[in-house]
Amino acid sequence: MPRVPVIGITACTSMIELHATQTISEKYARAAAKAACGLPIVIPSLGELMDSADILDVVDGLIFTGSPSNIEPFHYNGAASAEGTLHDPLRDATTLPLMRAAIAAGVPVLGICRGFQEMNVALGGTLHQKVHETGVFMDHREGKDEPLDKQYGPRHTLHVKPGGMLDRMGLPAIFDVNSIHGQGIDVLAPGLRVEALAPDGLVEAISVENGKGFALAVQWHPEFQVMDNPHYLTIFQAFGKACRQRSVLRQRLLLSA
Ligand SMILES: N[C@@H](CCC(=O)NCCCC(=O)O)C(=O)O
Repeated sequence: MPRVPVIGITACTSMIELHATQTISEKYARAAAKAACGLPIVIPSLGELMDSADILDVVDGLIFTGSPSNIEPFHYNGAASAEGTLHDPLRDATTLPLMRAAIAAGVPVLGICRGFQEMNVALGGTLHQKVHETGVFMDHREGKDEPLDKQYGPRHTLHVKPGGMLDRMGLPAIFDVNSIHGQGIDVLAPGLRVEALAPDGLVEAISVENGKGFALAVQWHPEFQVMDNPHYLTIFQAFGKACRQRSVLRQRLLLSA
């Protein structure tokens, strides 16, 4: 009997009162369970306390989540962040090596928003720290005072490149996506392919060229109300299929050992 694929979901660190806490937004777990048909488990950000290889031993896929925090710029030789920028060094110390290890091992990866930026930085790319101050791109940030449905509602069109993963999934050449980020890709990491662009030319989706497994990352949030959006659902279903294939392979390897 094929078992349900285990999908690791990366966590953010924060303080709740006096307690150091690991958090994921529930929508990622729900999308992993409902749209990708997997068993979501939280991957805490404990930095060097956990080895990436040990994590890869127990998961069939990984979702690198979004977060209000920004990757510390020293990871991409960027200038120091503006004062007051929210960072999460433990998350960086966990997700950047984990991203590299997962891609190298062919473990299915879906990066979302911060997770998209993590894929680029982990593989040697750089970020714009404030996309809206470049003078080139539109403001990709949400209206923080608006209701959640509005914040995560359609904001701009997405232009899918022919011949890539998104195209092969059967997604249309143009569709609407949400937008909840202040940072964005500046220099694309070697080995990544641009999958889609915003109308202003900002990179919105990337994949690993000649990757050993499913390795896709998107700057928008397909996990939000995923069951109500056929395009978002297509992405989670494709990721879920890749996780199931790895699960079957892992089960076979375990049985033959
Ligand atoms: N901080 C980065 C990444 C933005 C991001 O991931 N936003 C998600 C917010 C919370 C969520 O929905 O998970 C940036 O500003 O670019």
